[in-house]
Amino acid sequence: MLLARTDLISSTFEVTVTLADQQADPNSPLFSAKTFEELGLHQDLLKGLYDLGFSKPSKIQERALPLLLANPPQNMIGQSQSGTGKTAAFVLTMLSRVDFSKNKTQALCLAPSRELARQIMSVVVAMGKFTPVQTEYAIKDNLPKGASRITAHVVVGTPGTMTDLLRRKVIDTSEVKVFVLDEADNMLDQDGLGDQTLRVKNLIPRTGVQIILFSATFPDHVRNFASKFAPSANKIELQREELSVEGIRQFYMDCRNEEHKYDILVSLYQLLTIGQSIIFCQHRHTADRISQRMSAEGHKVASLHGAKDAAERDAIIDNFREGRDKVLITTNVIARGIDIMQVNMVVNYDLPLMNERGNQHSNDAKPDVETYIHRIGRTGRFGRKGISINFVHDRRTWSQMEEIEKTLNKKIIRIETNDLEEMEEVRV
Ligand SMILES: Nc1ncnc2c1ncn2[C@@H]1O[C@H](COP(=O)(O)OP(=O)(O)OP(=O)(O)O)[C@@H](O)[C@H]1O
Repeated sequence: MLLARTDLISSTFEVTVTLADQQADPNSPLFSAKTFEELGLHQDLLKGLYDLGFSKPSKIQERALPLLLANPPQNMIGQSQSGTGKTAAFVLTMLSRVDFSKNKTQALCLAPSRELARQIMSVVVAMGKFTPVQTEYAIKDNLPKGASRITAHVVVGTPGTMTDLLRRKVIDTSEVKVFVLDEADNMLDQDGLGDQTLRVKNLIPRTGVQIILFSATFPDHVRNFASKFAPSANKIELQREELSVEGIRQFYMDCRNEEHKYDILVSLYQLLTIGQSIIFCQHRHTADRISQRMSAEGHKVASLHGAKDAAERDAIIDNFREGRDKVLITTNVIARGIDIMQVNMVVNYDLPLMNERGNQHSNDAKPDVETYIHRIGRTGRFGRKGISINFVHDRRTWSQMEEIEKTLNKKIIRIETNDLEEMEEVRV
């Protein structure tokens, strides 16, 4: 069955053709009846978009941009599947709202990880290429020591560092007009970054700031808080059954035990390196341990998690992004937002579970369906194809996977682990 993975190595031509087809299909999240010109964007931003090779908006861009750009500005809570172009929607809004003649910070954007903040910044810079936009990071260890004043138009960062810069008045918020939360459900979750994000909000003006929340998922327990955080927002929502992306085929492998998971991963190595792959573990130490073992056995893999220092994290993700590393073993730290087109396989070495800091070993640990959606969404970006494989190894992990399957109403198909010999013969 996995032989079909060679399908993924499509030529650029095929990708372009299927993308055009999908953008012409009203049922696709990539569909749009309009052009970017019709969405009311400034000429300089249109130039930036065409320079990036964007020819038509996706559904979320077509629906959200007119609402986001209308005056007076209105808040937005926007949901759309992974890899469907939410970033462009909020980046174009920030760039449209900035008055470039003022050297003052006018747009703030928060993301849950430094990797995602850096990626968003690269989109701001690329889409703003034909504007005089000035940008600055609010992420750890990225500011010149002793920096006392930031006046960049757009500041992108993570909530802890942003709070610090706002508290110390390094950023003057008096002209802030737009405040964006990417991965908003995660940013507002009380078990996650909720408190820190609220602190940032309390440090910016109470009125006159357009609040924009985007994510592929908005679980019930954050919806209410999101509506309070962004009052009277325009809402674009998805139904549960619309959440999973068509292009991602989901599989599972029945492993005998924890050790067998490792053996299976090693035997998949060749397959993992046909394109690029991300292997998700629940814990940092698992990511380190399996990457050390695999490296010792002569396989080239990289590992990334939040316990590494900032410079190392940047180097690891940049190496992966540029294709120098093909297999990245990681934790939930990059489950969200990371956009690397060549990633055509995701492995859930451990299934994502709720209660990160709590009882994930207990028998009633619940699967974290939102994180699952985000993890597998690292592949199948903007109409591309991808594969996800879950490792299950006992009754408990089996039933956790079943719950994910039920919640998403999407069949996860079994691959026999003893098909491996056949799979090893896969060649591009
Ligand atoms: N209109 C467009 N035409 C062509 N490519 C596009 C368009 N919009 C976005 N893309 C590309 O699609 C990819 C996915 O976009 P993006 O990262 O914004 O997805 P997302 O919806 O934010 O996903 P996630 O929920 O995983 O964060 C990016 O590589 C982006 O450059």
